[in-house]
Amino acid sequence: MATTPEPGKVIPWRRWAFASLGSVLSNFGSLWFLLAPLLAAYAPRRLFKTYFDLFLRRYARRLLAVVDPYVTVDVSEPGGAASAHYSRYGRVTEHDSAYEEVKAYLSDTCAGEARELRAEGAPEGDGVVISMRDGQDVADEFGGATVWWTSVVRENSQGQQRPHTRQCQRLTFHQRDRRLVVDEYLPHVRRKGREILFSNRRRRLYTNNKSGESFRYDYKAWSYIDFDHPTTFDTLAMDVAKKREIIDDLNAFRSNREFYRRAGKPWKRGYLLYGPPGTGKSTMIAAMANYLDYDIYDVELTVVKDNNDLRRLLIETTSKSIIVIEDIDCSLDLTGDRATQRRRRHDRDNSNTRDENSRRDGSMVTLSGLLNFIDGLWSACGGERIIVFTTNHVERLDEALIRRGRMDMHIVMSYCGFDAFRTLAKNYLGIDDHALFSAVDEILGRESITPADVAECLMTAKRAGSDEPSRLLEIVVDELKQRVEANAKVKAEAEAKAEAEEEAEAAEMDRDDRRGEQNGRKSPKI
Ligand SMILES: Nc1ncnc2c1ncn2[C@@H]1O[C@H](COP(=O)(O)OP(=O)(O)OP(=O)(O)O)[C@@H](O)[C@H]1O
Ligand SMILES: [Mg+2]
Repeated sequence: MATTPEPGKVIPWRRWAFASLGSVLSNFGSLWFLLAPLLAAYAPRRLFKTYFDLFLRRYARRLLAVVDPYVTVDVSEPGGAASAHYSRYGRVTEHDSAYEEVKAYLSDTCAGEARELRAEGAPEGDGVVISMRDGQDVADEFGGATVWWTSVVRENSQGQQRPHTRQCQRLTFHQRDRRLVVDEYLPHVRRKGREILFSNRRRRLYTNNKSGESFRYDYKAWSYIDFDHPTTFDTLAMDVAKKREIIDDLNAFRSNREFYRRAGKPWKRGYLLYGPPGTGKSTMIAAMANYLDYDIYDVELTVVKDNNDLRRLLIETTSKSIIVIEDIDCSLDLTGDRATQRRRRHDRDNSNTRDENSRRDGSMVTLSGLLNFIDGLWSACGGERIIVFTTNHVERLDEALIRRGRMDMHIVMSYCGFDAFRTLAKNYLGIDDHALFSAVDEILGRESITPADVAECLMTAKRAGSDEPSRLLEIVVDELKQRVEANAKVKAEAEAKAEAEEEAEAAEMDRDDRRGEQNGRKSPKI
């Protein structure tokens, strides 16, 4: 019954509010009475579920935590409706690559324990990826904690007409290891997984596209092909101690991630490879890429429009890569052939800025742009990168470009020595040692022959089709002698030509200077 305040009597507002509510409810009381059975008939499951979700589960969890202190985290295959879900205590945010990384980690680290496996074709190449079959579980140790991985299939039917299944890797661990697992173990798993995925994929050789076409909607800064160069450090012909030094340097670079971070240095290293043509500079880059499992970005500076484009190119490189600028002296207009170099030196006398001099027809990349490319922006790119310059004329390069810190290691690739010959003889003829090696050693000690020339001689011997090592090496010795003669002839001719050009150039410059002086004398003084 509704309560109305007696006239003239002031009632406390709270009592009045309750009384009013009571009156409203009592008016609707009969309606509730009718609705209740209907609700009970049609929505018991929903009511129960809501109730269960809101209250029971919360208490059940608390109860469960006392008897079962284990936590599970699911890392699901991407592509499902839900991008994140709870699993008992663990909340998993789905990341596109996380599932693949975890799977790669498990296939490499733990699958050895599992008895029932599944093989799938690798995304690239002919290999297969081995993973655990559903329901299989393996244990893993990390920082004194034991964790378990299980491969499960989750059915995801919520809000979808057709239920669909998703594979997921379920991680179970003790509640007390929660911080360790979340902060250290899972990042470790992803990092390792990424490394495994990376090493399973084919190496790539990228080349930069002409930057003038960047207006096109489908423009890509880099194009790539699979990098399938067979050279390794085993087949690279050079002095054994020098080779060891380079390999040690690469190992130190690769394994010193933490050192670079602590020292506040960008994780990069520069190598300058210099030496005459055919001494293996490009071959060395291939050996480095194969050794480190890195991609190669071969920068063709002449098609880079300007410094901005150069910077953009760098941003688009990935970590674990070798960025190569071959024949840097020719690319950067620090040199050319001798005659043009003279002309440029002459031009330089009339112009003062270093940048002006570094410009090249068609490309506005300057030396300072390149220096920024190496250390300025480079530092912000993090990642594990190596930069390699090659040149035939180290003396022509600007000091700033090759100073330590930019080009950390200067490697001279020189003429073929005896160590290098042994490697080549093994590569091409399968011969480790022979009495005739001393004859070859004698020629190599006396003459400057490039490994490329020696390789050609060995190919000629190989083509002779003999299986007899003595016969093969006799051919090699003959070939080397002929090559020495041919090289001497070519060298003499080239020197004579260069001298003639130099003289002609000097005469022309003298004429220019004299003409300039005369013009200067004629021009009136202001
Ligand atoms: N050190 C080496 N070890 C193995 N093979 C070599 C070596 N040097 C040269 N060769 C052989 O000679 C060929 C040419 O070598 P490469 O292209 O590496 O020389 P380069 O120093 O880069 O020459 P350039 O200065 O003209 O670019 C290679 O394909 C390889 O077969
Ligand atoms: Mg080369």
